[in-house]
Amino acid sequence: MSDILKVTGLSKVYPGKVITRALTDIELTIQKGEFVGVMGPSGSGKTTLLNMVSTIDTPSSGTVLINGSNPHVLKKKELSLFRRRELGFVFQDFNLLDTLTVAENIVLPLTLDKADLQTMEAKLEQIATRLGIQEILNKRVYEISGGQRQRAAIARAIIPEPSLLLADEPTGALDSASSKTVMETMEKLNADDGVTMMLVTHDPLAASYCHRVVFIKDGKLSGEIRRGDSRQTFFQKIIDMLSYLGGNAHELSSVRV
Ligand SMILES: Nc1ncnc2c1ncn2[C@@H]1O[C@H](COP(=O)(O)OP(=O)(O)OP(=O)(O)O)[C@@H](O)[C@H]1O
Repeated sequence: MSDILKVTGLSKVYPGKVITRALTDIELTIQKGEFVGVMGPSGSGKTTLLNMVSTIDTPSSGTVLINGSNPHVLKKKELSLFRRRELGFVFQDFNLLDTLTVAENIVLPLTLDKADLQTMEAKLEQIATRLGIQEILNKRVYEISGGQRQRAAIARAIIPEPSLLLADEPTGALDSASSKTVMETMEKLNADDGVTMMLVTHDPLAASYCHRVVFIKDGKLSGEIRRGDSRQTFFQKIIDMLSYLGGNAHELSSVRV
């Protein structure tokens, strides 16, 4: 199997009056077709890791390889092209454009690549069917629910067929029913279409849809657990691991089965 993400000896130090060592010597490999969760207490370094992988920020030392290439050595223009080709992003607050329709939002990345209309329409239809959002394609973003917005955002993220889909708290703004639909959608995309995914979350329910979850504490990897046959058992193991690692009680307050 090929490595889609290979993080080696990754460290990040934020300079300043007080120097913060946010990540120390992280090793993480995600293979093609894997669905990997990243969890850890508040301030443990999850966002920092995501920012290094998504190329928003640069490592202090160590390397990040995405599909065999190191994006951190690219110039600005090459980097934005690399990001568009290799990475898909899903955020907590959807980042859709309110004044556009769902369909217009989804095809936006293809218009940037100047795809022809026929290709765009074919891809749009295919993806909307996969995500169960055909009925709402002509609605404006403000007319649809949070769960539908997140599925539209996922559609927009995967329409250019990126090597790696990065999801940052995708269920953070959703109620439990919508969270479940969104996670089932991600699980299906991974299982049926082989979309490789990295999910950063506080939500044990969301994480229980992953193949494995890695845990960060104080900027260091501090364990990994794998899902077996039962998502329910995995969910419980995730909760046990989080309480073992510590953190604030409020972080577990959203626990739901
Ligand atoms: N731009 C920055 N400058 C200085 N320190 C930072 C910066 N960003 C993050 N940090 C520090 O680095 C550490 C890791 O922060 P990070 O945001 O990666 O944690 P996190 O696990 O994502 O937390 P949360 O779950 O609360 O989002 C923290 O101590 C934080 O205060």
